Amino acid sequence: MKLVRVAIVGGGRGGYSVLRMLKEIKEVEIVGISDVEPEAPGIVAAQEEGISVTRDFNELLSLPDLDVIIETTGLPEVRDKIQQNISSKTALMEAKAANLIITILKEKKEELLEIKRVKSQLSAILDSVQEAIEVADINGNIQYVNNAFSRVTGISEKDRIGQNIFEASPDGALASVLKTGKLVFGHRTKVGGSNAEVVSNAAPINVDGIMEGGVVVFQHFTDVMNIMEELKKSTTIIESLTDKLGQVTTSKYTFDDILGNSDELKRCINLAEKSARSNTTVLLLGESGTGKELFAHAIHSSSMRRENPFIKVNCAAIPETLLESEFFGYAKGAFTGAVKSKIGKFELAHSGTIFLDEIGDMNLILQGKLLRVLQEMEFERVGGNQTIKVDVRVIAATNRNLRELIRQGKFREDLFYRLNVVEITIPPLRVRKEDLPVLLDNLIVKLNRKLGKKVRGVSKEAEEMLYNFDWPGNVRELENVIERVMVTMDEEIINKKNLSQQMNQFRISHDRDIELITIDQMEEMLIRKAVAKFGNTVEGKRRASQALNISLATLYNKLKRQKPTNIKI
Ligand SMILES: Nc1ncnc2c1ncn2[C@@H]1O[C@H](COP(=O)(O)OP(=O)(O)OP(=O)(O)O)[C@@H](O)[C@H]1O
Repeated sequence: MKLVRVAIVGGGRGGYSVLRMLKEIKEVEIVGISDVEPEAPGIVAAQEEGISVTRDFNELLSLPDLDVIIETTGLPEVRDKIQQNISSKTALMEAKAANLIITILKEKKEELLEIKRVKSQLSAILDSVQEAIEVADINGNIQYVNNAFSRVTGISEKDRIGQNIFEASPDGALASVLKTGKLVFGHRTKVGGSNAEVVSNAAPINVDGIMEGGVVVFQHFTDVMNIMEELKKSTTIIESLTDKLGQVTTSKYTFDDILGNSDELKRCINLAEKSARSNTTVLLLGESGTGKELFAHAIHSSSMRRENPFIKVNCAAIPETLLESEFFGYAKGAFTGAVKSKIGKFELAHSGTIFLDEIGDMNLILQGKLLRVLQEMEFERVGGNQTIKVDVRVIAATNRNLRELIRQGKFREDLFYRLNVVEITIPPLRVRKEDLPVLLDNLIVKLNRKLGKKVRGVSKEAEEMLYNFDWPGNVRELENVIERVMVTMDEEIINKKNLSQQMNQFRISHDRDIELITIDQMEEMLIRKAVAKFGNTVEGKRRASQALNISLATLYNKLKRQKPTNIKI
């Protein structure tokens, strides 16, 4: 490249600064500098740099091939003299103009350097991505391809750049975006000039709102399919984990929550505490509402498995047809509607405890399957062929007389003996009425908090009434009665009147004659009694309907027809 030959007139401060700035420009050659003063800073600096110096500026004018002469003295006579003698090929420039041009040139140079730096960073980034990238200008001239482009298509950079996209890949996403100016998503095509089948997205490149070209990003179709497959697998794992998380629970109660000072109850607690330390199967027997579930929670909470899941299965609440899949889960496609596999309760309870409530209500076929799991601790999901091994501690409970059920052929004897390693029979409340005060005190505290009341206790007469009642629904019934009483009363002490209002209507004494009432009244009374006994929950109503030997729907209809009371329907 031909250098621009420049001479400087004046070696003072102005000339010196022009000299310094010009020295930094590669494209310029300083051919001479003049000043009458040999000690002028510009002259001294020029000598150090090996640039020729002179006292007479006229000598500079005669230098061969001089392109520019810069006048820095500011003296009009000097400028006039130069103008008169300057060759037609040389341009005269004043110091101010020269400074301005030099500054602009320097800035441009820095900008160019910055662009170079960004360009090399960008190309390192674009070359490291997995997706192929191709850029074309508005006329379709291909200007850039990254490394992945050559990997995916097998076309080298030098063979592609310079080609026109409308000829190379006329049906591709990039040609489309250049024609329409619109974004393209998920365009499946073969890259022109190669056999690669790809899925691409393309977008226009706009500069200051004007479209100047386009960019396409694409991947091999098989890569996309592999990613989709991976995604599907991850989604299935996430779904099953979410499913599992939603179902896994841990125990809510400990032995501290079991209240009562009677010897009968203490014996039960003692036995349960001992069994909690081992891994043995426990069978909890006792009437409804005596606290069997409470005991199951407490045993788990005191066992080595306390940090692991506590899974409850109510064998009576699940329809027989679903019980097996509830227990063991099912494989995808096991039956119509099984669009994904499902984890069963035994698998959920792995390393923890499974609480099989109402075990006496399980059908014989499932009893056989349960026996196998208890013996071998392994099973297959419904419709699956993979054997799943688990480590689960079993606690079972029922209010039914299992021995009687065995006699009737409704319960497998071998299963009974499997479950009955430790048998704990929780006595009904009517045989341990000394537990009433502590249960009552605790209930009042709990209900005061729940209902925002300030009840302080029970009157002597009311206490007597509670003692004389035989509590067929046990502690659950006591809880229901006291809650109903506290909801309706305004006093601070529960008295006989409050209690009798709530208890009389549910009470049928076996010891006294029943006053004659209508059949409708009798039905209403029995329904209320059953709901009071089993609880005003869906599950309570379901069990009440079983006890009354009517369908759940009939029970709901009858409850709806009754006059409003404290029992919510
Ligand atoms: N000793 C007790 N101390 C404190 N609360 C108790 C006690 N026994 C039972 N309860 C309470 O009585 C209610 C019924 O108890 P739980 O559900 O454990 O009875 P269950 O014997 O499992 O009943 P079911 O056979 O109907 O399932 C629960 O609210 C429970 O907390």
